Order: sequence, then C-alpha cells, then structure tokens
Amino acid sequence: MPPVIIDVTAAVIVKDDRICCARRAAHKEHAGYWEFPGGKLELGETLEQCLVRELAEELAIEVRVERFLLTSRHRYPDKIIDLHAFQVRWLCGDFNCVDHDLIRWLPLSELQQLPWSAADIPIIDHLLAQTIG
Ligand SMILES: Nc1nc2c([nH]c(=O)n2[C@@H]2O[C@H](COP(=O)(O)OP(=O)(O)OP(=O)(O)O)[C@@H](O)[C@H]2O)c(=O)[nH]1
Repeated sequence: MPPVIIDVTAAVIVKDDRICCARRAAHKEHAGYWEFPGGKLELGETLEQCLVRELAEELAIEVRVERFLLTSRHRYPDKIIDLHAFQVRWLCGDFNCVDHDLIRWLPLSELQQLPWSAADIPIIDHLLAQTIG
C-alpha cells in the first residue's frame, strides 16, 4: 500500500525580528526535535483555519495568517508529510506550551543551530533565502 500523505500546517511567527521555534515534548513522536507550531489538517477545514485552530489549542494564542510560504513534502519511514508553511502574525495570548516543552525566539540567522524535524529544513532554507518581516 502506498504511504498515507498527511497535510500539516506550520506557522512562522515573527515578533520583534525573532521567529518562534517549538520543541516537541518528550511524550510526542519526534520528541526533542524543533518545529514550527501547527498541526494536522482536519476534515472540512482550510489550511488557514487549521493553523488558527492549532495555534489556539497548542499555544493559546490568536493570530492572523498573513501569507503562504511553501509546502515541504517529506517522507518519514511510516508516512509522507505535506508541511504547509505560512507567515503568521501574533495578535494576543500568552504562548502556553501544551504539545511542546520549550519555546525559543531566535533571529533568522540562528535558526540552523537547532535540530529541526526533517520536513522543516526546506522551510528554514526558504526563510534564509528571503527577508521576512
Ligand atoms: N506541527 C508541526 N508538525 C510537524 C512539523 N514538522 C514535522 O515533521 N511535523 C510532523 O507532522 C506531524 C503532525 O504534527 P502534529 O503535531 O499535528 O501531530 P502529533 O504527532 O502531535 O499527533 P497528534 O496530534 O495526533 O497527537 C507529526 O508527525 C510532526 O512530527 C512542524 O514544523 N510543525
């Protein structure tokens, strides 16, 4: 059987020239790796609606989805992830950690210092290749 393709959204949240990086908690798959907050698309929702819902659930923040950046397709041993990245503006809320055990705000130039989930590497490369603000 061909592997399932899972649509996942990812938010590049920029605040004061720093980008929100989230570390997956110990109880999660890919624990210890860094990713952009977001999650799996649910039936009937758009990618933008998914991102708004996931960020409310995961971080307790309200956001405005500003623009689509790119989709990174990555084959993990058990599945294929289509990771849809968007630039997102934080509006309000406190960045509580639910699925993550650590949040860090890093300038673009330091993102590569973290061990990112493999699907995120093209997103990091994309960000480094352009200027976002
Ligand atoms: N949210 C998010 N997920 C990512 C990123 N990169 C990446 O490979 N993933 C993978 O995409 C999948 C879906 O993420 P998720 O956070 O909704 O899923 P999960 O494992 O928590 O599942 P669950 O919500 O069913 O417990 C996971 O396998 C996760 O490791 C990323 O930047 N953000």
